Amino acid sequence: MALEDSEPDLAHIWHTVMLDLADSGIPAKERGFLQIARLVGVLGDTALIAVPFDNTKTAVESTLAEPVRTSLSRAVGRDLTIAVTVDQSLRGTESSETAEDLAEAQAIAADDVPTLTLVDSYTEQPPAPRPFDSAPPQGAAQPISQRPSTSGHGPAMVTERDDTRLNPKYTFDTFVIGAGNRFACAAAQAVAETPARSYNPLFIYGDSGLGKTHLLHAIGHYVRSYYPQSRVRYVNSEEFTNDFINSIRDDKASSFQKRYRDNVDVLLIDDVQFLQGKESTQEEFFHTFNALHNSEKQIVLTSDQPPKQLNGLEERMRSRFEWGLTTDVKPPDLETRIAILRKKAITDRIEISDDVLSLIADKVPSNIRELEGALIRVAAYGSVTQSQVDPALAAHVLKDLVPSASAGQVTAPLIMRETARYFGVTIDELCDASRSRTLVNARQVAMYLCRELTDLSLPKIGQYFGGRDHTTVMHADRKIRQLLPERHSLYDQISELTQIVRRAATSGNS
Ligand SMILES: Nc1ncnc2c1ncn2[C@@H]1O[C@H](COP(=O)(O)OP(=O)(O)OP(=O)(O)O)[C@@H](O)[C@H]1O
Repeated sequence: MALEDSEPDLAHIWHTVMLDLADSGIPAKERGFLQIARLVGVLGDTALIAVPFDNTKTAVESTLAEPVRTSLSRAVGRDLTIAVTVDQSLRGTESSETAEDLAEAQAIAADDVPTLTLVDSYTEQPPAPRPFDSAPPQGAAQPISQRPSTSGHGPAMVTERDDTRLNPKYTFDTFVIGAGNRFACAAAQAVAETPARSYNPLFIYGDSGLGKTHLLHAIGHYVRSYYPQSRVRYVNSEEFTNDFINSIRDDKASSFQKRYRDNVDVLLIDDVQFLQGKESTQEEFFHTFNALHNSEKQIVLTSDQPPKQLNGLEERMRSRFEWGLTTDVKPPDLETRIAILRKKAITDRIEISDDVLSLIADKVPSNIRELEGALIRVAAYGSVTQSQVDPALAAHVLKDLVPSASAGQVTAPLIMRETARYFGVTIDELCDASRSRTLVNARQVAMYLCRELTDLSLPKIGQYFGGRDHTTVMHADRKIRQLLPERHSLYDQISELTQIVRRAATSGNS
């Protein structure tokens, strides 16, 4: 399925539905429910409708389902199924009187349905038993947004079993929803609530740094919290490839298959674009995919491009990726960027004024990883110089970090070369196993800069540094981020090196 979500069109379609239903004999109160709903998008044969309250959802899914579906199908010009999600941000839009009525109604509404379910008027058959039927969600009576945090401060399951290597910070609670990711987030929540029942596979694509990995981890945390028996595996496709190659080398094909087929209920696989051109890994992945899908295990994939454009993948793979739901994440608008920065500042206890947040959001237009990096740099500057950062100072700090339109491409080899030169070590030493203090520092700084100034994935950066594991790169990145606000000398090194690297890239000296 493809996403078609041009916003004005959606509003227009919904308006047409309202007009259509005005004479349909639906009682005014129930039509009122629809007035406060919004059409979020139409994906293939599914229309996603957002409503502010659970009782509205129940109404749209029951008595209103058929008239809405029929009218929407007419407006869009093809037969649709509808899916309904609760979006609390819509609550502010109705009159307080209506909101009160609805809130009261909500309080008494029997509410044990998942937040987002498919309403398919053609499906009369009861669903077949699935791996998740034996472990009903413990908190399924509440919508995701009202359930206990799954951030690691919430249910113990999240931190107890860390074999999935999920980042505790990447949860639905910490994910800021905006126009560019609303649909993807709703789909991710639907999958998390009812794995293997809503969309299988779910395929999320978009440019680097727009939250795809965050959503994958959020699904993982959520499933682990609410289906404690389930086995969740998160893997980057480069790790999958390495694992596969190692399993052949070590003659351990059966343990590989156990890990990815038999012992998995939810497979979260990041950056599938890296499977392109790798024929035998693709073959193995194809069988993994089929085995999981056939046994009704949930698969979620991310990529930098939609399935159709993954030319280095076999056609049978690409078409399977489209079996479920395909949705994209788009760059956030200015308001969403500010909201993301504000949330991050609160989470990390960074004191920073709103006008500085606005300036950062203005200077970093798309990549959210860069946006966070910019916030960290500015906050670190304020901390090491013990000064109150104002917008002018923030603009100065960001001068070299944020590339100008004419800036050249920064690559990992360029960063490694300049970092090695700066610290008086060799590139070979950056890649080998030696652990002298200077080398460890230089290596971690170089890895941090690769993460900050390029779009390279963690495994790819690890490969540049002598085939190190992606967790080593993650550790280096976190460590430098953590030390930046504390160590003046480190802050200066990073700032100087950023300038050097940017200049070398711009002068074509890479
Ligand atoms: N909507 C959001 N709300 C809060 N934080 C976000 C949001 N989107 C992205 N981020 C943060 O931005 C950073 C980059 O996101 P993430 O790694 O998920 O991007 P990605 O799309 O997977 O990128 P890549 O394709 O390079 O792997 C992460 O720290 C993530 O937490």
